[in-house]
Amino acid sequence: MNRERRDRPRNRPAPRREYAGRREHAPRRPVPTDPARRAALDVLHAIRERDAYANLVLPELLRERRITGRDAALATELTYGAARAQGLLDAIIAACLDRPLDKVDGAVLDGLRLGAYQLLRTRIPEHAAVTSTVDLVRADAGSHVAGFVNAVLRSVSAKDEETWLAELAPDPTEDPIGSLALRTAHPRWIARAFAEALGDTGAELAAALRADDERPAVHLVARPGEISAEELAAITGGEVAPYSPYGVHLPPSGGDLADSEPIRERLAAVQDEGSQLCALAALAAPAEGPDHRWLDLCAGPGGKAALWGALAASTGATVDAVEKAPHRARLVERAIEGLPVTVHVADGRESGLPGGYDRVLVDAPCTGLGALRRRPEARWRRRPSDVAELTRLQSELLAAAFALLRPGGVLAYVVCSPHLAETEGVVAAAARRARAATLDARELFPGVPQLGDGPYVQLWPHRHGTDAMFCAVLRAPE
Ligand SMILES: C[S@@+](CC[C@H](N)C(=O)[O-])C[C@H]1O[C@@H](n2cnc3c(N)ncnc32)[C@H](O)[C@@H]1O
Repeated sequence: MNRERRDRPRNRPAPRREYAGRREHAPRRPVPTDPARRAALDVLHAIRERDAYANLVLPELLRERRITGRDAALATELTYGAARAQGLLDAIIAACLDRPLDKVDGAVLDGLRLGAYQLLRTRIPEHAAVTSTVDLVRADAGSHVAGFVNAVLRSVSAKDEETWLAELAPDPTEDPIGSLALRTAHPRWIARAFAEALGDTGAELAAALRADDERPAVHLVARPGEISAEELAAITGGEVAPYSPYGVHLPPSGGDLADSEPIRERLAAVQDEGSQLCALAALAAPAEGPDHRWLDLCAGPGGKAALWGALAASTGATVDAVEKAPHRARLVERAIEGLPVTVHVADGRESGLPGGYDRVLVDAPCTGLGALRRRPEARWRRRPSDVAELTRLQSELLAAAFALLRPGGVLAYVVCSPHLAETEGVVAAAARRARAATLDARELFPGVPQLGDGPYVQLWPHRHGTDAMFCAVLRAPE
């Protein structure tokens, strides 16, 4: 079979020229005047080419190109939507090709994803979605790909998402996890990790995966001693959070918060309500003895260190905050300015700090599977093999934390993940090794419903509206 024939989408006339050719041979056209889609496609390129984070690159690019208002909203919807749904879009695009997806040039594939997203998950008319995408890809990869992109997108648009899913998703009675994974655009291994943590492969798993696809509300924390949650809600037009006494929820379209006055004035910061609750739970467990030396062993970028610092200021306690990455330690420095917190750039496994802490927080590096809704591309970037590497690091940090804790001191282990290996698996083994007692963490989350059987707490977006944070609280032996 010649190359042109192999590349051709099924059920469509052959594109005029072979599509996978490289840019060097492609006559470039001026960039079309479609700033929203241009921005979305450039961010998709950055995600694929240099592992960029959409939530960092997009706002910067919008600022640089002065894209505002409806164009900014469209760029955001298309970028986050296409990045989040990548696996589902790829499955549908692949069904329209007669060769493997990985043979498609990366820049062309980004365009196909952007076009397919518009066709399947927005109300943008078919003609506009296809033509605008073809124009953009032509500008990036050359006019010889235009026919190919046009033909694939016309094939995609022949069916709506539901019809595609009926064709492509596994039978839910035979493979409930695989079926839900495709339907909610999650990699299968992540859907399985959620199922194992929930103990469910039916309605609750579906609810958890769907909640993971929604754009989350922005949560603020009102800095204790500076402003109340009620005052912050009144200033920002948000709502007082249901569980954290310091939390405020803003609607998802909250705009660029860095410029908002309470944040500029350091009265408040962006922090998921689940993170606030875990930081507070770590302080709520009775210390049984002195309670003035606190240690945050994985502090960057400083959200919990700042909350601890503000509370320490009112009790006379002090906080040591350890962070391995120098640039993240600088963020901690900024977050804790004026608070009784000392930042140490060090590896938490060998910090060199003198022991005897009354409380230690291990907010460990993790897969972040609990915050996928805030990082659109993350679910497709993480690999199952990341888990083994991270659980090793988490165990070593926990061992170091126990060594730094005084007898009877309190250790809180927190991760932003529901994956059982990095939650219960790691913490149960560490508690056994240290002969630590496991406290019922549910008692430290007052007023929060649906906390399961304990002793650990696993929060969920679909139950609590927070990230899927995990919290275990342990007491070192006397
Ligand atoms: C989940 S984040 C902590 C979030 C932070 N507690 C907050 O609330 O803002 C984990 C942090 O641990 C840092 N880290 C990774 N390995 C570390 C190590 N060996 N020692 C200390 N910090 C480490 C990472 O750079 C990252 O900033």
